[in-house]
Amino acid sequence: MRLHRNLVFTVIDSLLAIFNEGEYADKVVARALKKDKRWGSSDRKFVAETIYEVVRWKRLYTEIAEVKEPFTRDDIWRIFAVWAVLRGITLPDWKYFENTPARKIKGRFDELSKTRKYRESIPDWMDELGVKELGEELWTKELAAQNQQAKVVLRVNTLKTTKEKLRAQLMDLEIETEFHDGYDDALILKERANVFMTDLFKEGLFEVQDGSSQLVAPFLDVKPGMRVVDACAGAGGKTLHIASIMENKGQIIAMDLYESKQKQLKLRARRNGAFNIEYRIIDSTKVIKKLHDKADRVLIDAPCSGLGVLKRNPDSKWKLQPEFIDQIKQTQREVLQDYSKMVKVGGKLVYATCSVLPSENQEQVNHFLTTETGKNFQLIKDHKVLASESGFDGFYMALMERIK
Ligand SMILES: C[S@@+](CC[C@H](N)C(=O)[O-])C[C@H]1O[C@@H](n2cnc3c(N)ncnc32)[C@H](O)[C@@H]1O
Repeated sequence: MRLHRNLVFTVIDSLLAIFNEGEYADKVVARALKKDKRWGSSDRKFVAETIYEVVRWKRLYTEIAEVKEPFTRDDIWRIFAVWAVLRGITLPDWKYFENTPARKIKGRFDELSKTRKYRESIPDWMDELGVKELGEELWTKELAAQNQQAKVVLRVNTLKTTKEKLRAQLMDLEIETEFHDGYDDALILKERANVFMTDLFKEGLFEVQDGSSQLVAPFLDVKPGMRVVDACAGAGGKTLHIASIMENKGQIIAMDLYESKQKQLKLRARRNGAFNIEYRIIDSTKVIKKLHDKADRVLIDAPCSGLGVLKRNPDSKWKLQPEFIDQIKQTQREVLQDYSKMVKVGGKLVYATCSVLPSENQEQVNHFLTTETGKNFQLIKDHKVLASESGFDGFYMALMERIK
């Protein structure tokens, strides 16, 4: 691989913004990709993937490069040189790469790779938390799996097409996909491609949604004609899946705290041809109280640490703080208490997170079931998805029924 100056400069600027200015990697990458209209798909791929790679391996690379935060521009060049040497890329004779100690870099890589927190590149506190919650062996496997690049998974919008038809149409565009047992609406790309640019996407024939996330709507056991509340709908990944399972029959009430997310959901719903969604912003307790005992199904796709989706969001390794996890657990308790009251007797509730930590998952559910509100429910089943076992994101989902 030959390094091109303007692509590498874009990567360096982007890394400075992410590491020093605290900007989010996805936003920075989106901005970087708009920089030069002449870039072809392999240029764009280089920019996006290199930024994500360096963000993913930040701790390992900075230890090897012997640089410390806040980074200077020269430090970022040294980190980049580590990435290039470890990828086996021949460094061009640019001044930034003068005196790059390639052999020393490889030696330090071998040495540091003996220690998990460097090899897997995570902060000490996160490594300790993972071991405490999952045990040494499982955490080691899980972390390695969550450091792999995520697959691109499509969810076929069955309101508009079928899996077979869409697969054939994608094939015409030379995008090869495969089915996966147990994931009824999923098509998995054999090679990464920018599917958002296709007309098929613009026509609403599919959404991009990880395999584990696609398990949640079927787990909720929704049927056409039901009244379903998606209490933490966000931009609506799962709302849209629920809508397609319900064949646009019945009522979905999509809620969130934030209007900006709901706006995205509205756009997506229009594209998907999902017409049975009503929208509510949770700006007072009244919004919830009005629906007490009224829903056949309630989904609480709770805010969480995201320690199941590091593949997709490697910069959360650096942005997440232990205090945030404590706070979010409190929120999880509250939303379980408050939103479960919308389920009617005989109705069902799913509590889900994209975390692998038992303290955000089964322990929250077990605690809920001991409370006054929770005593009205019984656990039907739960499903703990580890990235190391499924190949998709780490997830948790529990199905409960309101019995009184
Ligand atoms: C895991 S995300 C939801 C993802 C979304 N369901 C999807 O499938 O695309 C959690 C959502 O909960 C929302 N949230 C946070 N605190 C909340 C609360 N107290 N009540 C309702 N929603 C909340 C966040 O804004 C966020 O959109």
